[in-house]
Amino acid sequence: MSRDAILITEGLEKQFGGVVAARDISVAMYPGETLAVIGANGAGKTTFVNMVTGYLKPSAGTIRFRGRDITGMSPRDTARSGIRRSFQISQIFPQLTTLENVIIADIAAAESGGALSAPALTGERMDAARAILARFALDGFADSIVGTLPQGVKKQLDIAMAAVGDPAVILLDEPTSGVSVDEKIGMMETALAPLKDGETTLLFIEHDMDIVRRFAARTVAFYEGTILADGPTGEVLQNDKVRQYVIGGAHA
Ligand SMILES: Nc1ncnc2c1ncn2[C@@H]1O[C@H](COP(=O)(O)OP(=O)(O)OP(=O)(O)O)[C@@H](O)[C@H]1O
Repeated sequence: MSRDAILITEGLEKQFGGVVAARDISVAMYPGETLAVIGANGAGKTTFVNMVTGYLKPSAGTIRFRGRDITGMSPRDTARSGIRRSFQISQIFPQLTTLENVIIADIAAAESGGALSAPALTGERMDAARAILARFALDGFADSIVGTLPQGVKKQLDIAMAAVGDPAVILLDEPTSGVSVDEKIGMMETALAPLKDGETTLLFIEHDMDIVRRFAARTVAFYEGTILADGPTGEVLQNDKVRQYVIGGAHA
């Protein structure tokens, strides 16, 4: 790709005691592209996302975002600089409404951020939160208590919350986990559509190869903490080693 990469990892490594969870992870991500990360359980996918988003400090290697070295930056500063994420287990507040959850995400993402005080709940912020819900086709659920919603809608909300503030890079950790096979494609279509029309770089970890084929132009395959293949999705999924070590072990 001729354009400059927006996020580059070089030689990332993470050790937990004697366990090497990630080794020599070098990936360049480009503005506007959608990548899937695949790999069997324990392959190092979440460890990679945790390092990129500041939740884990790499044992070695560097992370550069927009040309700047952000290795070891805190999760909070990483998020504010424009790299946001979702988690395998939703970080939403089930007892609050959809609108309230988006407002909290907006406050957390704000530059000056943090203060959950009355002045934070401005009309402007309410309008922005409503606009996000509309953009992600969640406006019909604005006043619903999140805990009562179907899993597919909760995961859609997760993605909408990661997109608050228009970050440059969004990393989604298993956005379809727990969503029924029938709902998955529709959920992903609805949730990703608003992100496809801009410069947002989207990376998602996924075990379902149908979802990978359908939504990711490029795929990075992890195996035992290393990158086994990185390229156009069709090619990676046909790669002999990927078929043997990754897809064979995936619960697709
Ligand atoms: N905090 C930790 N302490 C010790 N070992 C860890 C820790 N986090 C991850 N690991 C180990 O690192 C390896 C990679 O784990 P990771 O969670 O990144 O895998 P994954 O590919 O995301 O798996 P899954 O598909 O099950 O989510 C595993 O062997 C795991 O047990």
